[in-house]
Amino acid sequence: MHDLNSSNVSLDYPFSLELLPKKAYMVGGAVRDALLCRDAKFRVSTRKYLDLDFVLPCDAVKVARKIAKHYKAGFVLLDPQREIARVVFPQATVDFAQQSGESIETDLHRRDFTVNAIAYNPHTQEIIDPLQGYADLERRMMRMISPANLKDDPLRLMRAYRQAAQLGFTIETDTQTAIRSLASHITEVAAERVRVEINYLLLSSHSTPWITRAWEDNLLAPFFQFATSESFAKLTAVDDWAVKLGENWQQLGVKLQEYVRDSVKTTWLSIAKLACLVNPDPEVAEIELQKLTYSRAEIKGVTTALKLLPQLKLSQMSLREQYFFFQEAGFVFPATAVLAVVHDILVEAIAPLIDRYLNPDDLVSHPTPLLSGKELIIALEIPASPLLGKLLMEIAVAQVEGKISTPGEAIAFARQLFEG
Ligand SMILES: Nc1ccn([C@@H]2O[C@H](COP(=O)(O)OP(=O)(O)OP(=O)(O)O)[C@@H](O)[C@H]2O)c(=O)n1
Repeated sequence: MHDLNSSNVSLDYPFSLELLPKKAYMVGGAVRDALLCRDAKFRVSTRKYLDLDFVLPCDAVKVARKIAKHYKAGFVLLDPQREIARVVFPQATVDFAQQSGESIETDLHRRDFTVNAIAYNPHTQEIIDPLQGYADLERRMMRMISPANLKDDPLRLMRAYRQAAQLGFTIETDTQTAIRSLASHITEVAAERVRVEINYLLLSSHSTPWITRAWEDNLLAPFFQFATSESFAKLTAVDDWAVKLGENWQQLGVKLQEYVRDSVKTTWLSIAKLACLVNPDPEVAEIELQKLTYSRAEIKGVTTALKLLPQLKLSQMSLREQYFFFQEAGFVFPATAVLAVVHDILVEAIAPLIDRYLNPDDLVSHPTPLLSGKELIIALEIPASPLLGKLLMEIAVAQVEGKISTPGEAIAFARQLFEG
């Protein structure tokens, strides 16, 4: 592990330190990670996104505004009362906060864990570590500052698991005991903040043991009331099957790692995992996920996977059934496929569907319409109505069944249906 003063760690900032008051301290994850030298996170030249936090004895908002103006960067006043502002650079987000209490030491004492309570002055290279966070970094251990601090913001209870997972740390024994005894306070936290932590814990396979522990310690029961230890065992199965399926179908593996549209830290693999934790009834699951403030796209992902699962359990699907299955599945197919094998559906049974999904020329999974609605209106001289949608759908089904293959045949087929 490196000392911040060591020449091995290069500290680059997205702004000139001349604009930063002499008494400003960098705090939080950035200091922790630099000390751990987890990655060359401070090098702005690497394409990593920087997330820095500074504490100032006064004028935090004023300084942030000045820096934002100087670099024509984005400025967001996060909390006017507590004087916290954010400057958004293309490659970095920098928060400036008013020191809490009369000294930087007091500020550090109000934080969550010792490893997050180390301050660094970039002008003097001074490190302030009143809670021996550096020693805990060396022990690779999350240690609370006090039970009262955990209670002050119960999200910290979950942050312990998330950060232990991300850093490869353990949770110190007394901290673990305190978390368990304070677990019921987690419901006091805004659901949105809890969701962010859950998403982090669902993101990678090495977080799975930690989300399981968080559940065993009663932090997740209020949000996933249907979940049991088997539900959490399924998370490991999702991770394992995602790897195995990815070995056979590389593109499927890639798609599982893609983020759901507009979401923060939810991949399609996370959707499959969420589907293991929520109530299997899609309508109840929808309510659970709404309470956790998941987005519409994320909720649709989970509920669609749950709805489609029973269909995959049926032995053979006709081409017509497969067509409707893919129409409904869309982007959710990869998550549904993993969920299916986790629910003991044989890989061989869904292999033909995976092949279809990954073949862009497959008409059943990726139909190319023979006719547009407008063309059908003109050809049949009918008005736009729900009937039109029905006819187009029947044309598409007839096409996948191989009954028709040209626009002319499609018109004749539709006319027959319309007149008959
Ligand atoms: N509920 C919280 C959230 C944050 N903090 C303090 O604020 C710092 C910055 O918080 P944040 O940016 O959310 O997290 P990081 O610890 O920086 O780590 P990461 O980027 O890995 O989330 C933390 O290190 C910690 O000192 C805290 O005490 N309690």
